[in-house]
Amino acid sequence: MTSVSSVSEGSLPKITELQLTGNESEEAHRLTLACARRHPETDTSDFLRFARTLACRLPMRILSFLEEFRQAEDLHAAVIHGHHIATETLEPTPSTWQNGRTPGSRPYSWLLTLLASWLGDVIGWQSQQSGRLVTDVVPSPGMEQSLVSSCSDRELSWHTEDAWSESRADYVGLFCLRNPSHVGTTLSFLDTRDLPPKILTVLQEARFVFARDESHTDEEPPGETRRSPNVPVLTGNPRCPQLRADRDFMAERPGDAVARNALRMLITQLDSNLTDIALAPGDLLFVNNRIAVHGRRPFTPRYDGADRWLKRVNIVRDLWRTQVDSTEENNRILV
Ligand SMILES: O=C(O)CCC(=O)C(=O)O
Ligand SMILES: [Fe+2]
Repeated sequence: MTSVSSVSEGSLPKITELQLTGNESEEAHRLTLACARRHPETDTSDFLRFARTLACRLPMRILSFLEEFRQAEDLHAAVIHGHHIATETLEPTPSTWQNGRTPGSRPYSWLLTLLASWLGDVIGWQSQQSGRLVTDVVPSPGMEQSLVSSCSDRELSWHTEDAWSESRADYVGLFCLRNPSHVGTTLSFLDTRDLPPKILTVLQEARFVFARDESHTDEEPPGETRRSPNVPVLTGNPRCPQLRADRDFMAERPGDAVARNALRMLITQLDSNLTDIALAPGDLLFVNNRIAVHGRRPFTPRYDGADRWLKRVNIVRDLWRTQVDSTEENNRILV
């Protein structure tokens, strides 16, 4: 069973949770298997055109739970517990994402895509896991200390997914297949009452830069990293601002000491509100990427086939917004 815990003195994020009954879990699983029989892959436009329509056949309690989450302005995450996992047919955890598309894990990619499509449209990045829409999060040899999701010994610092890009996701979906040592996915948020108005004003100004993280692996000219222009960290209605933050990949614009101080105060707040959600097999977490940041606690990888394994999707609410970055061939794959 998932546990949610705050490890610090800070405030807790708002998380909504749904526990499936055995019947609901079975119904969802049956629909998933029917999709898998009819469509060769989750990423095909044939399937994605119908994903939302097919999702209508999911149990009503799941659909209305997701719809409430979608409409809320203040919910940082939603967790659905109790999806059926056929452990007897699930292969050993692969040691690289390249080997993540196994027959036994495939049904959960379908399930994740169906549920995600009730929140929006799934998108992928050409430069990330070869443009796959459903990606795999597994610890990989040689990546233990890296700054990306295949790390293990090192904490994956909190971040807005793809904070560097205007086309970043509105939600990130994480479906847990294995998590033997109950490693926490972390979640944090900003309560604007915790920062002085002057600092909030600075954070609303275009005085910050975000670099693209190293999970994007396409060729870049030597010495050059793709980065955002100068942008604000907080946007939208000051009453409930949207947050864009990445502990490892953000900075103030060069020479701006006032912005540096505001960023330092923001980081302190986000650190102190950091909360752990230890996903159990069959749990699905949707993070609201507009108002929450997420990451992961460190753990010791085993590389014995029993390691932690998640399926992941990025979801946008409006494909028109991301169209500016999409490839010519596929409006769901961004460059
Ligand atoms: O492994 C986790 O729990 C989170 C990983 C993560 O941040 C991601 O895959 O985007
Ligand atoms: Fe992430």
